[in-house]
Amino acid sequence: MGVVTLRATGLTKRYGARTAVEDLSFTAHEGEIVGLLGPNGAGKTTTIRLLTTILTATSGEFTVAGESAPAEIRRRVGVLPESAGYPAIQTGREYLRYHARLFGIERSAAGAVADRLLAEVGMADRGRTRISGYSRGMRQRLGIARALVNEPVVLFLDEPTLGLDPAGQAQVLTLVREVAARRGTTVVLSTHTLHEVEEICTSVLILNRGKVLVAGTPREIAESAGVDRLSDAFLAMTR
Ligand SMILES: Nc1ncnc2c1ncn2[C@@H]1O[C@H](COP(=O)(O)OP(=O)(O)OP(=O)(O)O)[C@@H](O)[C@H]1O
Repeated sequence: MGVVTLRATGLTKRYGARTAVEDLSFTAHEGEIVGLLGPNGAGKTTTIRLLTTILTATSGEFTVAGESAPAEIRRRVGVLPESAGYPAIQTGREYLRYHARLFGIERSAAGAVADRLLAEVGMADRGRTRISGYSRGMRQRLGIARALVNEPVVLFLDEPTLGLDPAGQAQVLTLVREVAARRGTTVVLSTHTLHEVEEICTSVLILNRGKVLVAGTPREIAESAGVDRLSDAFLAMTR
């Protein structure tokens, strides 16, 4: 199935008596798109924060590209957080150049990196206009471009299509699929939207109250629940 990029074992996060994520174990490979699916409070955001080293696990461990040290992991992941903020007065290109510089890319090369990323996310023609004029969908695509600045092995997207209109959703999903296919990046995305999981995810973890209820391909999950569609399986499991 290709190279293992992410491996989590028994990952647990507790806040006092509350367990946000409990005993999470899974493996992801190059080019895979893993969907984290679950109702509010299931632990999706906490999982992403753990795997991007923003939070420290109470117990358990994980590796990204075989690395377990947080500084090494940070170099190898990209993340689009749930509600990313943008400097309104910058242009998309300035924003990406700045982040390229933060990752140690030379001043002379940072502009070319920004241009390449803008083209990759379908915004080559808008890079020199201010972010304040961007639609929500464009901001999300800019955020994905920013998350790709360090050529991550694993890209985490927290509800990337939340609040987008159907055209914006389709653009983001197409982009995610292209990033995984073209770059071989592993994508881990959280969502409430079942149809987008069915559409683009190669594997799914259904979480509820911090625990993995079931994991597999969308088809496997539906078949094991004896239903035709993942959405029916999900509703039956989390009801
Ligand atoms: N800093 C915190 N302190 C205490 N409890 C927390 C904290 N962060 C998260 N939790 C709890 O952990 C659980 C999981 O939260 P999390 O935000 O990971 O869920 P989620 O699946 O991302 O939900 P949503 O779909 O609403 O974004 C929830 O019960 C939440 O209240």
